[in-house]
Amino acid sequence: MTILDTLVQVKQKELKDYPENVEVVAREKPRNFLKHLNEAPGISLIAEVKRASPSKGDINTEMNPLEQAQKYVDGGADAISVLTESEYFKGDIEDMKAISKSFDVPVLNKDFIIDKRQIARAYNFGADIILLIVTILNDEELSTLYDYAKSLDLNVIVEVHNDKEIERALKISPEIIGINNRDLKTFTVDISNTENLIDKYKKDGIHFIAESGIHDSNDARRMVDKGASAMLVGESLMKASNIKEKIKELKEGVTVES
Ligand SMILES: O=C(O)c1ccccc1NCC(=O)[C@H](O)[C@H](O)COP(=O)(O)O
Repeated sequence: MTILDTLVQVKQKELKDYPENVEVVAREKPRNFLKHLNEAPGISLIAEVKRASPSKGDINTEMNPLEQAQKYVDGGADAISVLTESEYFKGDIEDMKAISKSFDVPVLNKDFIIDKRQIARAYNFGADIILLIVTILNDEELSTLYDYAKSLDLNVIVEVHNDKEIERALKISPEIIGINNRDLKTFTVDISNTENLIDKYKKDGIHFIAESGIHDSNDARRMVDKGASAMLVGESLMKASNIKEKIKELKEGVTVES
């Protein structure tokens, strides 16, 4: 059994406590990250609030999520990802709610979504973007969840790791594909995964987001050179002593001393 199987089991267990239907509440229209990607010059940065992870254990459990998000916004992050899974990432959906209320940038609910009710909940807590991980969904589930999220005007990052998954993702004509450089079953991280998959599948009308394992200007430059529209960065921002400088390094390729 892989960690991903375990994470899905945790979600299945949580869903037993959900009502049969999660009604969506009235709220402001979600902020449009796709529009930002269509218009922004250069590479965009999704900065992640990530206390811990299955692969790294505790990363930064002392941080205050609102203060962390403030530093991301001040540094020029284009969106904020909040890991809300609690058992292995020590996340909390209340963090996302508070961040969504406090800042203007789009907010990604990073979790393991297998059911429509989680999307309704994400929407109700202020998410603007959700993530669907292809490998934990069958084709019908992927398509149904994608359409439901889009019907709520949420942006959807369809996350893949390999050729098989990207070919399944392409069947639903996604506007945003996240390429995870981390194999979520083995934890191996290799940023050439983004380079290889963009080389093979680059196509007008699709934004590619490079996810995981991006630590410095050299990594970021490789993602820019391949035409990634954005990168999703967690650990290196959570550990950075100067977040503003780290964001500058990643977005502008300016190396800074740590
Ligand atoms: O990060 C993990 O260990 C992990 C394990 C199992 C499933 C998902 C996992 N991470 C989710 C992510 O995709 C990352 O948080 C995100 O891409 C940022 O990665 P990084 O910059 O390497 O922290």
